[in-house]
Amino acid sequence: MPAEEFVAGWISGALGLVLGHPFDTVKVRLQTQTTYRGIVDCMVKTYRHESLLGFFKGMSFPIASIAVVNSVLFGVYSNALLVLTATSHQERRAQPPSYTHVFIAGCTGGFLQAYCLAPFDLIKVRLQNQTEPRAKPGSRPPQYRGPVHCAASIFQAEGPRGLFRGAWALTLRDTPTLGIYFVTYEWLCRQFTLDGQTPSSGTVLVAGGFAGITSWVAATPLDVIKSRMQMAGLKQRAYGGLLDCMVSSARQEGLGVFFRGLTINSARAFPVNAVTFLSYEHLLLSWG
Ligand SMILES: CN(C)C(=N)NCCC[C@H](N)C(=O)O
Repeated sequence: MPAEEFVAGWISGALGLVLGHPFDTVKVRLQTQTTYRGIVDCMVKTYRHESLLGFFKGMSFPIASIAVVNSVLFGVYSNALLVLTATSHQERRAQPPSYTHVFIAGCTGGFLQAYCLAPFDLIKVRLQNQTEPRAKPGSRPPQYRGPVHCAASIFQAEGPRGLFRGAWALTLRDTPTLGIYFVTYEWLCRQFTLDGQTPSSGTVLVAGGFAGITSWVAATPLDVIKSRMQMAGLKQRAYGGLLDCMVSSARQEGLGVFFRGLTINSARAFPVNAVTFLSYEHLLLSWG
């Protein structure tokens, strides 16, 4: 099993993550809190109340976890294609896989990464939703002191299953949308590249960016539900399950609720995934 794809997936994911985290914080807050009037209002309030650091809350854990999550996604995707088409990453330019194979491999990668991502994503969302400024003497301290304290508190209160709150919604979000992600990337690369040639850096940037946008547009409705289920039991009401969360969110806030964070998700997706794919392709090319 070629291991380079796992390492390239890790490094490229970390680069994309740092670039996209401030957008991600704004998105999570818009999806789970009703105090903001929109993206700009959320950014201004976060900056005023918490300074620039507020945008980077909850980032240390994803940076550590991206090693597992992105390497599983890219590693499983590439190795699934190897099983389905008997071609390595280098051979796939001369013998491109069918879109059906790309979709199946993407869904497989998405399904497996969702389970690795679930506890890390839960902790990220809980920390991003703590709007208290850094602890000042006399002020009420935030509920979680950091990622380890957050994980330990959830574990103590709810046991190991608590760390997988929202995992179902995450799996449903990521399985098909990661198929869409890789199909869009492959399709765009092939449109702008001569047969058998390696796509240029510009093509990889644009294809990666649009793959990110397309997949996140498709993922946003379940992303909203996932974030709400992860926050349930804390500030908001507890939901009876995924369906209950969908129905009660739509009843209380209208169908528009499923598109909360769509603009910021798309704005974030382009640079994050352009950089992720560019570094992934370059690393694999340089390792031959
Ligand atoms: C729609 N979904 C879930 C995805 N496209 N997931 C792939 C993740 C890529 C990158 N780390 C990101 O956060 O955009």
